Amino acid sequence: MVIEAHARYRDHAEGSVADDIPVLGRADPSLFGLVVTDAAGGSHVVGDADVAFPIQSISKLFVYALALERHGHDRLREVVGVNNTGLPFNSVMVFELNAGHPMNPMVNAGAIATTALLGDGDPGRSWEALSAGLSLFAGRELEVDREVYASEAASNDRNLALGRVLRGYGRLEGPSDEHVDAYTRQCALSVTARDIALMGATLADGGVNPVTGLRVVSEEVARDALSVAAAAGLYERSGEWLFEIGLPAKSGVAGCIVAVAPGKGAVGAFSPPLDAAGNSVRSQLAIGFLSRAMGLNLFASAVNQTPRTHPPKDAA
Ligand SMILES: NC(=O)CC[C@H](N)C(=O)O
Repeated sequence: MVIEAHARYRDHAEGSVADDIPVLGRADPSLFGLVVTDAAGGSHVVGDADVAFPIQSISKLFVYALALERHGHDRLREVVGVNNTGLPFNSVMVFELNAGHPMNPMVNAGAIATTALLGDGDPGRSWEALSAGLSLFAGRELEVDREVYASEAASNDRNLALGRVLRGYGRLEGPSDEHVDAYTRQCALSVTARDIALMGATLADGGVNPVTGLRVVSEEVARDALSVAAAAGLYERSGEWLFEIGLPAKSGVAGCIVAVAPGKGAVGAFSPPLDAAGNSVRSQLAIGFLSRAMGLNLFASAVNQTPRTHPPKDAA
């Protein structure tokens, strides 16, 4: 089934590679890796599953889980929120439309606040906690892609502005530029589709990495992090995603999407060409196919895991 999902969309040519971070613009648009890892740690792997790319926004989901674990949901809800913004991931408007609230941890504004909270306002501590924590999710020590970090750090005005606005609204303690720097490093952690599938499978497994056997976050935290991913993981397209695919997921601008089927497992899909919202086109199609073929839609009963009578043009 995973082989079929890959074969179906391998030649799909829609979308374009990210260009807002200069080094990402050089990615090979033909790359396509697909990994399904179950909640017991077994994997099915097809295509470019071991090609390294920066984790980018997918980190937001896992850093949020770590922050929930540390501070509890009340604090995170108050500072960061759980509602969709309906706006692009890097929107600055989010604050003005919501009385200074970043709304959720899956967009840049809320993610920067979440990273800062994780280290109690000390960016060095945030970095230590998040690099160690994300490595536990992945079951191996993750490292920063220095070229990606340098490229993003040199073109980071928007995120630096978001950090300043957060601080202006009292939602960030400590030095905002350094918090943004920790967030930028977080986005430059280098991963593969295989890593991402295992990170997702750890949330599917209630917070225990099914390969290492180590608990990374509590079961309650895994559940809460997935709820917010369902609401906002694909930015302003989250509603359409949930409607078609029915799984919590998080995308990153390097072209990866992780989708999690609680209790069952996760898909890590990677292919650089993106739609207008910054979500990998092939990854969305392949996960949609797998969700239908494997009966993963959370809202469907066993008998109605079938496509709509009028499926979207790419649905199986
Ligand atoms: N959507 C993304 O993956 C964006 C992440 C990117 N590092 C940014 O902050 O803009």
